[in-house]
Amino acid sequence: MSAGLVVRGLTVRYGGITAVEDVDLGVPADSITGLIGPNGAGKSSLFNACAGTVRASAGTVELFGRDISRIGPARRAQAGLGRTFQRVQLFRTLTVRENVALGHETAYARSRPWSLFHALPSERRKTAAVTAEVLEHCGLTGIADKVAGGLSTGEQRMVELARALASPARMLLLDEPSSGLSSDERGRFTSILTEAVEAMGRGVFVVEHDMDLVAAVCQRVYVLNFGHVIFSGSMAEALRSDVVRQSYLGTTEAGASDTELEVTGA
Ligand SMILES: Nc1ncnc2c1ncn2[C@@H]1O[C@H](COP(=O)(O)OP(=O)(O)OP(=O)(O)O)[C@@H](O)[C@H]1O
Repeated sequence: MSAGLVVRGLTVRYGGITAVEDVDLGVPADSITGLIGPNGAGKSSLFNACAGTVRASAGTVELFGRDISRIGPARRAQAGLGRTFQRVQLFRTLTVRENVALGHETAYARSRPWSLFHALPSERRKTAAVTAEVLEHCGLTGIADKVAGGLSTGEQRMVELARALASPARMLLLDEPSSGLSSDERGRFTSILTEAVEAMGRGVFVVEHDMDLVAAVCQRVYVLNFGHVIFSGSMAEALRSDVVRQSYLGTTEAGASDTELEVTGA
């Protein structure tokens, strides 16, 4: 396992509220890692502190061995950190292909911002090739020329994933990527996420409330509660952990149904 994202002693405070306290964790560069926990546990605050959109009160964030703690969100993105948001944020009047291509064009825009308007022929060819590859991996080739604003939520979520995969970011933070999807769409999203990440070689850190999805895609999970990491290990171990069950359910009894932590077929 090579280290992708490494967080040490991370603390996030909003005035008198401590949202994240002294968190240590590591996300491998080539697999999918989950971040789960009850509402208000500090997951978004941790993500935002990694991305640089929230200032950490203490601690460090390293990306592929480089300390990125003191640089802003744009430079963290340039260093290879991508992210998606809880709410889908696509360019609604652009087509699926154009949205995904924009993800790749950021690679050139870093050093030549005007390349978005006057790309070199070699850049245009590369963008078209990467876009076509990602559209194929994400099962979007058939709707590539549709306008994003007219798509279903499930299709829009997939386009957002495709745009992130087309970007040069080697580490992706996905914030509740399956939110708003039907159960059929979640199943499809799960297999596409796993296959695309495997084929394209990215590190992924995902916040997700759907435990079936987490169990299916994540090699490892971190469980956050009241700003602290209370567990790290496989999802199967998390399901058996008394401390995890207690934080979600207020009970150590295994086998309770209708809970957020229940995994179908587990
Ligand atoms: N901008 C803010 N100002 C003040 N308090 C905040 C702010 N953002 C989050 N908090 C508080 O920090 C704590 C952690 O919130 P955070 O949103 O990080 O948790 P979360 O695990 O992402 O929750 P959810 O699953 O509901 O999205 C909560 O007590 C929340 O009320």
